[in-house]
Amino acid sequence: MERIRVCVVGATGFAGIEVCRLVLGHPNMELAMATDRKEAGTRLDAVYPSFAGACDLELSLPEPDTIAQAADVAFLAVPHTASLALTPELLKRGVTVLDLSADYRLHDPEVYEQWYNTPHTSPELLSQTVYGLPELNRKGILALAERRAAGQAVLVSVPGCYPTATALAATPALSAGLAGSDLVIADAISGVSGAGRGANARTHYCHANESVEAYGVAKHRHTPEIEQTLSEVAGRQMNVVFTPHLAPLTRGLLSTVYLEAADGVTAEDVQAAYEARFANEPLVTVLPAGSMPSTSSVFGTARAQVGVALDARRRRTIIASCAIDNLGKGAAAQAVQNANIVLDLPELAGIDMPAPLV
Ligand SMILES: NC(=O)C1=CN([C@@H]2O[C@H](COP(=O)(O)OP(=O)(O)OC[C@H]3O[C@@H](n4cnc5c(N)ncnc54)[C@H](OP(=O)(O)O)[C@@H]3O)[C@@H](O)[C@H]2O)C=CC1
Ligand SMILES: CC(=O)N[C@@H](CCC(=O)OP(=O)(O)O)C(=O)O
Repeated sequence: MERIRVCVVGATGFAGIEVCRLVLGHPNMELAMATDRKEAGTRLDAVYPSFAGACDLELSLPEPDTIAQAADVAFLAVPHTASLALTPELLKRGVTVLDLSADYRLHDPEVYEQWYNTPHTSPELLSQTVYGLPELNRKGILALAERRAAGQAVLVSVPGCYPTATALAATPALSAGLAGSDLVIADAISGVSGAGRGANARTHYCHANESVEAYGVAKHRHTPEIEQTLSEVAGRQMNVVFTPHLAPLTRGLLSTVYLEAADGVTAEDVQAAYEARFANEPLVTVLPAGSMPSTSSVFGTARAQVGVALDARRRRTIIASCAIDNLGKGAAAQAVQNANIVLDLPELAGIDMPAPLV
């Protein structure tokens, strides 16, 4: 079978280089093009020496015509609003787009404008895209595969890292009707690569090392994305209080959610609901009762591990924790998982490895 030609836009970014790494090891894909504006003309392995011997590509400018000539599929690992400019240009040239930015995740363009402080310039695409969390939305992604098989370029909006882990942690409780209120509290911790390659005062080693801090408190832009997803799962408006934290890890993300338990819910009910919900999801492991996940167990992978408990002392509370790799299931590996589905390839092709020892 001929390899599918792939372009990674934003290839020198942390999410982009992880997509490149996965595509280079993918049995059905070929890394045909990698773009970067600042480093155009430089070899990718000059920016990332670990790619020496594995990739001799020279970085190109992200020009839609050039991308469309070189590739059938484009992963956009670029900041939000950058994708707004590129995506319509690539789709109309017949290129299928996996967008890792937030630009097409929110169904309501007004909510996007409110949280991203910029008007949405291609709202007509929002009804054509699908939110690419396969464990929640595989049917919608498969529908895109049918449209692509019929010759149409399609767009998958790949979820953010925090929304991915938080949705996987909360979904079984909500879909099983175990939550007694509309409030979900989510506390999450991310490694520094979540902030991207451009270090700043918050993410510079000397500030991030040996320190943990909450940020974006009561205003993080992932709040509406998480609320949108959990409300769809619950079938009613859910209200989310989301607090991210930065930890001195290169990569790794843990999201712990708290939901008031409905009357009569037992610890056994909760464990059974989580195990049943993800029983047929090879990338999601529900740990045995009493166990909680660690980010090292999913480092560098597309995998997620979930642990759940019931605190029955006073305000009976379901507590669930999900560990992912922010660049893996939180970004690049999930993007490849979506691409596999849309391209009618085995869903885990190129991404089913377990974590290495960190
Ligand atoms: N880091 C993470 O853990 C996660 C990131 N994401 C999302 O993935 C995307 C990339 O994130 P990340 O890799 O961390 O970011 P980085 O800042 O590390 O990389 C961004 C990349 O995009 C390129 N770029 C920037 N602006 C443009 C533009 N206008 N047109 C084309 N290319 C552009 C940059 O290179 P140059 O400017 O030279 O072209 C760079 O290669 C973001 O939307 C982010 O929110 C999603 C989930 C997790
Ligand atoms: C540690 C850190 O800074 N993390 C980033 C999350 C990156 C991400 O997932 O952003 P997208 O929604 O654009 O994909 C943040 O909090 O903004």
